[in-house]
Amino acid sequence: MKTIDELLAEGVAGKRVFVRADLNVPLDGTTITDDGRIRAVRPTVAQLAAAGARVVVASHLGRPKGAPDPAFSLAPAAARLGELLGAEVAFATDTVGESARATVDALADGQVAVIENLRFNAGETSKDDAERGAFADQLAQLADVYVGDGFGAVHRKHASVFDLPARLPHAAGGLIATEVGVLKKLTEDVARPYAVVLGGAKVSDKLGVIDHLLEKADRILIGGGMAYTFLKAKGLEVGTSLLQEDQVPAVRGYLKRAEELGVEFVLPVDVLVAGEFPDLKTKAPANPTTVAADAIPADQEGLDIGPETRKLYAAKLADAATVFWNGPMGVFEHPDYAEGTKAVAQALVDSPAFSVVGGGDSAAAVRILGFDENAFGHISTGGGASLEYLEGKTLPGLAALED
Ligand SMILES: Nc1ncnc2c1ncn2[C@@H]1O[C@H](COP(=O)(O)OP(=O)(O)OP(=O)(O)O)[C@@H](O)[C@H]1O
Ligand SMILES: O=C(O)[C@H](O)COP(=O)(O)O
Repeated sequence: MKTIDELLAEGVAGKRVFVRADLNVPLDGTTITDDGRIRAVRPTVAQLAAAGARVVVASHLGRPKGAPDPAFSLAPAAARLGELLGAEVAFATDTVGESARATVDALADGQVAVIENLRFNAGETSKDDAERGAFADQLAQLADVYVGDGFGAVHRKHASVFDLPARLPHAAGGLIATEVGVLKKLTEDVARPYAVVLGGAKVSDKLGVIDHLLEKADRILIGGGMAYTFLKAKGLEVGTSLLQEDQVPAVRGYLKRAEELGVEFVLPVDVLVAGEFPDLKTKAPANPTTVAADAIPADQEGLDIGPETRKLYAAKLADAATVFWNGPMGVFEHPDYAEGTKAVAQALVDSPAFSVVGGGDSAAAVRILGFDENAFGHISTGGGASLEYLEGKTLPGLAALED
């Protein structure tokens, strides 16, 4: 993989450099609630601009359906990048259309533009190679060189991540280099006991990784939306909680193999439930009740781990030597459901373990809940990406940078 330093040494002045970033930040309307991912890619953009490149920054945000949707505009992220760079950042209101072409054409050496959400074009995420390729061809017209630095999206075989680097001279940005450096250590010689904590909402994306982690980890703690598929697999009822019904048999298999391998699976013993999902905008009191994990009422949804589980998880993390954590323990965006996530973060701060927190939302949760980033070994910008890296999978966005 060519490094950014090697690219800079070759010279980028006057060249249009396409930086595939991951600016998929949490938003409350148009307000960014955590800018960690923008701060993480800022040095790459700044380095390229300082070297006289005409920098074209691109990213996805959320999961729009292949067409423009103002709720997923990258405009707030572009504005924040400008603030962080202390420079004006132009914004193109489309991705490969007239606005993008005009905005990129108008860039002077050392200037930066952000183009609109890549996922406003169906070609970005298409499973059809030709459709993705056609979109990558259009993106390639905006640039002379490609820098991959969107670590959070390297597990996606998407046009801007996988197909575009094949069409342009390419290099890896500093963020990708740092992320891969830290995660590589977790795949080599890990200090034991090695505990993995999994939660969050992208359950179907992340269940598969457990298969691989069973071979590596000594202890796996499950929380967040992920927990209910496990509780169901244990024969418990989970009410209206997030459930990946089709994965229940696979999860039963994980539990069985864990037993055979002597890997400890730790599941919630109590949860906070409510009749409805909380209002994250008004943050109106949700008045949840605490119930035992085997007594979730049929009309209630589990939205955080309960107080006994918090204590149990803290104890299970206290003597770990390495911890990898992905996915919040509950709907931490609402104060009534933040205690589980806080308890795990606090346990990591208190423990001498080398801790890696992976995931856009997990990293955001740690910062939003007021923890000092430096109290953790590493805060990764990738959730699914870091999990798939640990799984040993070939990640399309890294493979594409290699040749
Ligand atoms: N019990 C639950 N029910 C529903 N949603 C939940 C539950 N627990 C946590 N969540 C939600 O999970 C979301 C984060 O999940 P996600 O899997 O995206 O995390 P991440 O890995 O940190 O991020 P990413 O994969 O996007 O980098 C949060 O918005 C949180 O509200
Ligand atoms: O938040 C993430 O994990 C990355 O930005 C990738 O987003 P995705 O899961 O929607 O592809």
